[in-house]
Amino acid sequence: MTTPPALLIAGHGTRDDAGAEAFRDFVRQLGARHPELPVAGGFIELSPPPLGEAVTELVEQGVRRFAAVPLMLVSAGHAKGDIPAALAREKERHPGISYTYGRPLGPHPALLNVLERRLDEALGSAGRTPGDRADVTVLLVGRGSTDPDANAEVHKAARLLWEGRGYAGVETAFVSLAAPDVPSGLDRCVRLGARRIVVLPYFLFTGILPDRVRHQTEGWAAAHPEVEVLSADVIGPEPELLDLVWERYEEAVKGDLRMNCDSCVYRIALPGFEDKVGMPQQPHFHPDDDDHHHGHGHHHGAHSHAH
Ligand SMILES: C[C@@]1(CC(=O)O)c2cc3[nH]c(cc4nc(cc5[nH]c(cc(n2)[C@H]1CCC(=O)O)[C@@](C)(CC(=O)O)[C@@H]5CCC(=O)O)C(CC(=O)O)=C4CCC(=O)O)c(CCC(=O)O)c3CC(=O)O
Ligand SMILES: [Co+2]
Repeated sequence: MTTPPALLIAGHGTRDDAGAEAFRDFVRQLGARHPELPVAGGFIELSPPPLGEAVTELVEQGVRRFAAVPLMLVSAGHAKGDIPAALAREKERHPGISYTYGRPLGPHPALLNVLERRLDEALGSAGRTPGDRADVTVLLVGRGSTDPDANAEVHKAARLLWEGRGYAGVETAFVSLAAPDVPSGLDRCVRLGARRIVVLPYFLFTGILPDRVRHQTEGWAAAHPEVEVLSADVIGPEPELLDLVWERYEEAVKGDLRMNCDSCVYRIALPGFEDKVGMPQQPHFHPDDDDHHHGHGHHHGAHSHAH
């Protein structure tokens, strides 16, 4: 009998302790669900443990083969560049290991179902009937990226969330790095005739950025008392998310990878992004990586971000 490859989860990392703990707890839940294989998780930046430490943890348990799944909603810089580069570095550090790499999570129907539940919770008794939903405009707020394809994935999620669910509309906004921002997104909803808006964060766990979404929403709502504005919760460590990670693991193990590279900025010359075609990918420096020297916080020695 051959043992199945271990599962390595790559998370983003956050200065928000509750957000980091939510990830670590999620990894523990995955491990408890799958006692037949070693499961470990690490972050690419900001929070302990770094991804490299999680790989070492697996290697110390005797693991030689693993499948890595990025706990990311979209295919942007982290999933396309930093994580693959970090894994390549770990392979050099631990000769003899091999791995396959899974794809990001969204927009998957399982996630859309959780988002719908978050909307129902935010609306409470005001969202029970199809008639209520016809009154509701949703503003789905993504993280935003300098990668146009990643931003388009958020639009795709918004469109899929709208299809067949009866909301007046599902509009899109981004926390930073992409337009429109949250206040502009809310303005756009109003121009489309919205009277009741639910701001729905397209984020996995609590953190600095989802807090910012809520804060900006409350600020905008205070300035627009004529519009009813509600805030919904993040996706969170739901059973659907555990199932979805497992699906990505199995895809990665079986080699049945359905990565959508059609409009990848690193493969196709998109207008204004021609310089990215063929660009080499480099790992993100994690402050806790032992071969990297920083006195403080979040630093990006490995690449420059054009903001
Ligand atoms: C608060 C902050 C950290 C801080 O400095 O404290 C933070 C926090 C978080 N980001 C998260 C997610 C993503 N971050 C990116 C990308 C970038 N994020 C960056 C900065 C910051 N990110 C700081 C705020 C700076 C600001 O004000 O804008 C950039 C600029 C620099 C860098 O990280 O290299 C880089 C731009 C790359 C570019 O140029 O395009 C992508 C897209 C991608 O993959 O590239 C995803 C989606 C991943 C997915 O797909 O899910 C999550 C998890 C959310 C969740 O749970 O879902 C948290 C946690 C939280 O919110 O706390
Ligand atoms: Co970073």
